[in-house]
Amino acid sequence: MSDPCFRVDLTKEQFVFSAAHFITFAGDICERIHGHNYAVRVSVEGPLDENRYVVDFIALRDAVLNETQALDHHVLLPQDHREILVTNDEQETTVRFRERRWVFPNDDAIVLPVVNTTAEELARVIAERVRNATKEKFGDALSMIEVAVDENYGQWGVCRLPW
Ligand SMILES: Nc1nc2c(c(=O)[nH]1)N=C([C@H](O)[C@H](O)COP(=O)(O)OP(=O)(O)OP(=O)(O)O)CN2
Repeated sequence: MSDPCFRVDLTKEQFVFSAAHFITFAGDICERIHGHNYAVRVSVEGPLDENRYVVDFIALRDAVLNETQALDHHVLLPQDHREILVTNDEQETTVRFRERRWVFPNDDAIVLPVVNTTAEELARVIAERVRNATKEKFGDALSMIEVAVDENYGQWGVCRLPW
């Protein structure tokens, strides 16, 4: 008989962030800048520890909140897009897509290590950051972390990473 498999899932009311973004799709269509009230959920899988936890809900909750609060009320920009080009000087972040140009105060913009700021890519960034922030505390026994990001009431992008 195989061992039981355990997971914790967190879907908290506080796991939300409001942010602006735009993506490209179908090759060369670039959206207008717009906002979403993103929602996040997280799952972690692994064996039970001495408390009979996979991980402590509270520790995982706080790690996710750190990431969602950091993104809240910002413009999210891609670092690795071939045509959305992001540069900055001491004060401003300038974004160019062909003939279009947007300029933001540096404090309002967050440049993320993504090709396109899709829900899937945001889920990956949050999953990587939560995993990095909790790895020492949670140890090596876990098997995976999964983060899901909802862009618009039921449109979830999901990323599962090995622990
Ligand atoms: N798999 C994915 N598909 C799409 C994503 C994504 O991240 N992953 N993103 C988009 C766009 O960002 C689009 O802006 C989604 O926003 P939404 O408001 O849902 O799109 P609509 O303009 O159709 O929404 P309304 O309900 O009409 O306001 C597209 N696809």
